[in-house]
Amino acid sequence: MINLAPRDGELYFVENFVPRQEADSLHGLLRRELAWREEEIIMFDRRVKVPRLVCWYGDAGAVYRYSGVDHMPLPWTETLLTLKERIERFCGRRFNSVLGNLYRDGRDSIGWHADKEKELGPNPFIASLSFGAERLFKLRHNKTGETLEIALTHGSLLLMGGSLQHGWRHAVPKAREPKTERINLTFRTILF
Ligand SMILES: O=C(O)CCC(=O)C(=O)O
Ligand SMILES: [Fe+2]
Repeated sequence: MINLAPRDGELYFVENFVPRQEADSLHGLLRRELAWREEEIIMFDRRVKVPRLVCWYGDAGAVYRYSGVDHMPLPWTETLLTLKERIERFCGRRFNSVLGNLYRDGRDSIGWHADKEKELGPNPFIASLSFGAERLFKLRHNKTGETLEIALTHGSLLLMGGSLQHGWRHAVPKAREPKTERINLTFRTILF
């Protein structure tokens, strides 16, 4: 596979990791089966809703702390476990948790950030699986300012590793044009 990051880290993209028809049914299944919820974070002393729905699943000890709150994982569903094992076989890495994001339409988004909380370890390896509407994934290098753009298509798998989270930030911005729903699953390893 070709590393798409020109410096500081590893970035691989696998289009059609899940074939079209299967991706269609998985999208529906994940939509119905996962415990999607609204989430509020505290920003500048105010409660604000994050602009997407989220859910957190994983091994019992995989507690994820962010925005000052401990997030307890829900137990794996069969669908999530099967997907986890399929990605593990593909990339030769293990995961113990998954963060789900549901972008209801083109106005939902995730702002610029790096996934480098300390419970992810020094160089986190993250596998990101997408279903539904195609959305743009942007990366920006912290020092050079260079940018990369990847269209995250239905059934695609994006792998981030090495020092990528230290060298770069990423975002899924609001779309200019109307978009239907999209589900993204980021499989992670929480150290505990
Ligand atoms: O939706 C995506 O493709 C990215 C999600 C993301 O960056 C995250 O959950 O940390
Ligand atoms: Fe992220």
